[in-house]
Amino acid sequence: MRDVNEALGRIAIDKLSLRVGAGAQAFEAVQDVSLTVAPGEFVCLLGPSGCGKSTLLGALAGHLRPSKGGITVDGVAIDGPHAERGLVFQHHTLFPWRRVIDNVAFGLKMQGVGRSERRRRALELLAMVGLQDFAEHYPAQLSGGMKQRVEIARVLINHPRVMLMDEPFGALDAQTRLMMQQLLLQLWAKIRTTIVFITHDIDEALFLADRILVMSPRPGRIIEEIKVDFARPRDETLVTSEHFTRLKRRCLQLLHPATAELPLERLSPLGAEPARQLQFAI
Ligand SMILES: Nc1ncnc2c1ncn2[C@@H]1O[C@H](COP(=O)(O)OP(=O)(O)OP(=O)(O)O)[C@@H](O)[C@H]1O
Repeated sequence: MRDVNEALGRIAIDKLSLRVGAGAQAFEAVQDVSLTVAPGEFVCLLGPSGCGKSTLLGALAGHLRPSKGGITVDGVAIDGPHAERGLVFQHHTLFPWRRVIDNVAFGLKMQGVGRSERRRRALELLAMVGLQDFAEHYPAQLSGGMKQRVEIARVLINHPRVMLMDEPFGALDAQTRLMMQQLLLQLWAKIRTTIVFITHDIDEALFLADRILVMSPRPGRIIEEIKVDFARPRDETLVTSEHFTRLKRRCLQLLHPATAELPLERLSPLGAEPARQLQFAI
């Protein structure tokens, strides 16, 4: 496990623009974005559908080259995908024909690590995500939340400097989602890798992040940075605090001005129905 004092995983994005599409259909999906993320920081990207969040994450992953500007991690320009920047998506990408333990150990296999060592390390990671008893199962035998736990273990086994998460809990039911958020915070408290996490869900962003970067509609730019200074460790009672409601109202003002004037009780705790409806409205 990485020494917490090592301070790796600093992201610097400088005047970044990203074009997508081909030929006459090409357009700027992300425009003139500059930001830095400190080593070990947890940042959420929040923005309306189609504003370029996944495109920006794709550039951080190294799947997409900048049309202007650049991105560095620890001072080195990104020039393609690398295991040091691990990706977790909404839908799992596990190999259905491999057992859970072999899915988690796959990255190590590619690096030439021997079988017993990679099984030992995979089991260690599976224990961290609470799945040590499912090592010999196949992905199809797991629930959605369990598959996402395997995904996270599969990324963490590479000791990434940065973990890039694109709505990883978006397909889960509310209860499982809350459990996964809590698990992610526990893991992050141990490993302190830098996390860039995309979500549509304001409550989720406020619960998880040190800082929320709010994006404008297409072309995506950063329109505001919101510092989320709740003490850690956090638990679900946080969402009932006045400070939480204040920050939530600010996010709503930025993302969905029409809802920002609603009475405070409509901006209610995580999981409450009106709040959920507001989240879907973004
Ligand atoms: N390869 C591509 N070719 C053409 N258009 C693309 C491509 N990738 C993304 N786009 C377009 O770029 C814009 C930004 O897409 P992106 O997926 O980054 O948005 P997003 O903010 O992640 O959206 P959502 O929250 O709905 O997932 C959208 O209009 C999308 O249709």
